[in-house]
Amino acid sequence: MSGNPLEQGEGVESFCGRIKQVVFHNLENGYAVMVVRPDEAPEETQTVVGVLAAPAAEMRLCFHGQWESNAKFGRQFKAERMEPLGTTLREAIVLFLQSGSIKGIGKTMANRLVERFGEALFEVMDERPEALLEVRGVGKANHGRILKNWQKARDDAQLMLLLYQLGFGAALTRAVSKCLREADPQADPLKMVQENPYLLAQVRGITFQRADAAALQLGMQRLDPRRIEAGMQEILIQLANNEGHTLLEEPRFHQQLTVLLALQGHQDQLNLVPMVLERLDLGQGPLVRVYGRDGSPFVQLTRYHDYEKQIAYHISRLHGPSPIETISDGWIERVSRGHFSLSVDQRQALKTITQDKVAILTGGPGMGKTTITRYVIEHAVENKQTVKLCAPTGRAAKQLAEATGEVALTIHRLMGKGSDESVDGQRKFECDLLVVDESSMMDEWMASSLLQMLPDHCRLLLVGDADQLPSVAAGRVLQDLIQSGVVPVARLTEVHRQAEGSGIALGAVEILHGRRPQMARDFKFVAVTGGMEHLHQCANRMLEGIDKMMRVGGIDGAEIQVITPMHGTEVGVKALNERLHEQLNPYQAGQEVLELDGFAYRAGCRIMQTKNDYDLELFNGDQGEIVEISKDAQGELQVIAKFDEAQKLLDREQMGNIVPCYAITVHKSQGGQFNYVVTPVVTAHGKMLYRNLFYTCVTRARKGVVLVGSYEALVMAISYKENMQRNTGLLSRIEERMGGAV
Ligand SMILES: Nc1ncnc2c1ncn2[C@@H]1O[C@H](COP(=O)(O)OP(=O)(O)OP(=O)(O)O)[C@@H](O)[C@H]1O
Repeated sequence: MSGNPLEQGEGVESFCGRIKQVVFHNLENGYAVMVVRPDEAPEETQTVVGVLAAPAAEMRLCFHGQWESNAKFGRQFKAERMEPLGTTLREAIVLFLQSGSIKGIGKTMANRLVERFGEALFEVMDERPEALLEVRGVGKANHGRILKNWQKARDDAQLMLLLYQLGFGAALTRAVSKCLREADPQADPLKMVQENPYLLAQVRGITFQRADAAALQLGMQRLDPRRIEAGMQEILIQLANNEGHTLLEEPRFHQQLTVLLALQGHQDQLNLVPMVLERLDLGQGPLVRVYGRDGSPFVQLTRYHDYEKQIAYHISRLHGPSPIETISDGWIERVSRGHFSLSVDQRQALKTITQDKVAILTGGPGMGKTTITRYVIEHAVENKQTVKLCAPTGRAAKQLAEATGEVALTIHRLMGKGSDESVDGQRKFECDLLVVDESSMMDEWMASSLLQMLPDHCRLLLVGDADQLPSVAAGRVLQDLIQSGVVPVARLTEVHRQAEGSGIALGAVEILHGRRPQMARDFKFVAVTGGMEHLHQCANRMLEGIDKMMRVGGIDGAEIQVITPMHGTEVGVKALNERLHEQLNPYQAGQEVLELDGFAYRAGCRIMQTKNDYDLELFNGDQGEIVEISKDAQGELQVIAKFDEAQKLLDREQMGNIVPCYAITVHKSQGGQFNYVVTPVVTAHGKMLYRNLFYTCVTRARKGVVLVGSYEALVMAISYKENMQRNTGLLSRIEERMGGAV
């Protein structure tokens, strides 16, 4: 291609095309590398680079700049400016009809109708419908049907035309319509988009950048306060999703907004941000301005502010002297008779956590959290109290039930909810003590929803390991509550699993202190050397090791969990799942195979649910195994899978929430326990080698840990103490409510 210039002059060339892929986008400075299909030659692709505003796949743009030859990357277009382009109304009508929106009108008919009536087509269908009969292919038989189907489709037509004009494809156009109608069945979705194009970003598959481009196409000014506010929201959403912070210092907005909204050079933007922030003081809308303990201003999404206020309020409402007698030495002596005697810190813990209605029990693996929880339950039951047990994930709840012999539910299930929407504040649990295990995984939404369901008289015991990774979603509730000092915290420090010869628990303590763990019968390190070949060798040694554990050690493959910090690399989740699938569950002739996201599922495959599905009663993190893949009456593949003892029938769509789980990430392993954990420790995992992540990984194992990799990487994983601090407003909210110890 010669550059497909639409216009040329003064050294500036221009061409238009659709972004196929955004290869790289630096959020700090806006530099982007994109693969673009030029309009003139859509079968070709060209690389476009430059500091550009908000690029996103599927966007159609006009690029202005120069072609250049890069020594390393070859010929590419260096764009100095780009403008989003839409589709004409006429083209949009064709796209609308061609997508099958009006049943009875196919592709050929669509072209004929638009050729004949152009942009006036819909007006003709409404006002002179008989005119359609002039078009070849429309006869008496199908005329009535077309008009009837038009009546059904017309509600959405204007919205869809607008979206097509903005350059969206058929699938996204339908998704927008569905999403907006669900959000507000009474409202007109066309008006919603026109008034606030940033609503588009709520639709899965549409990024903020794409919605922003649509807003600009619809005529929104770059410095429109609505755009500034939407940009601020986006920054906070990304901050919460990617880093777990629930607020951001005001001065940092200026720099981040300038990049996100491509406001470089717009001097006025410096005045606009304070102007938008001033409005926030009214406390209305999706953003609020809050102040830190030293008076410094922060901006926060209103929903996190609400969660934090709620948590602070409920902690202050619930906490106070326990209504039942504090556990005494005498009681401990009596109940522990015949069992091992509790250590000094365990006895103290029992007293501490029964003195207040709200208390925290924390400690590392094998230090006795479950043991102490069992004592607390027994004490409550003796005092005729009703006890409920729960945990943030299905796996953690199951383990709690097994360890205590009591019923334990996920927090979602306990709240009796089918969705992540806010809870009806009127409903309360009927119980006198609620125990939440693995509470380090509890995020702010979960905590605020749960706490508001506790009746005033109810006691709350949060059990968890504060050194584990914090919750996946934003916040650090357990750590904040511990730091606040407003509720008693019992901290266990002594490993007791040692009595049973556990090198895992001891190793975990060493890791937390930044020391290299002692290798033991159940804590092994397999050193792999080998330069460039290192990752490949490492993967091989992991697979050989697993094979040996099964053949020689007689361990069932299902007891072994590979945990790795990353998705990519030869020792990442993706590659290891493929190799383990081949090794542990090889293809057998004649087996049905379901290909999804490049993975060939077949009977015997280990799988994991990645979302809560209340209809199927499957929860994020539940692991199972495919029993059979077969065809249903329509010839569609369906999967029968076993999760614990329950069999579930999953269709292709439901399989979209399933991933193979021979290997999982450390984040996905949180709250789970596995008999054996095999994990790679390689320098290639770079910034994922940090202490709390490594600690979380190792402490998932009950019976054995096998680390495979290099000493250098092991030292990195232990030495590097990643800053786990997340910025939240919870401490300030607690201080406002309860003052004192914060
Ligand atoms: N004081 C003690 N003396 C002897 N053994 C103990 C003592 N306390 C706990 N144990 C034993 O140590 C093991 C670990 O205890 P427990 O399961 O309560 O710890 P945990 O903190 O819940 O561990 P994890 O977080 O790994 O589940 C158990 O087998 C338990 O019976």
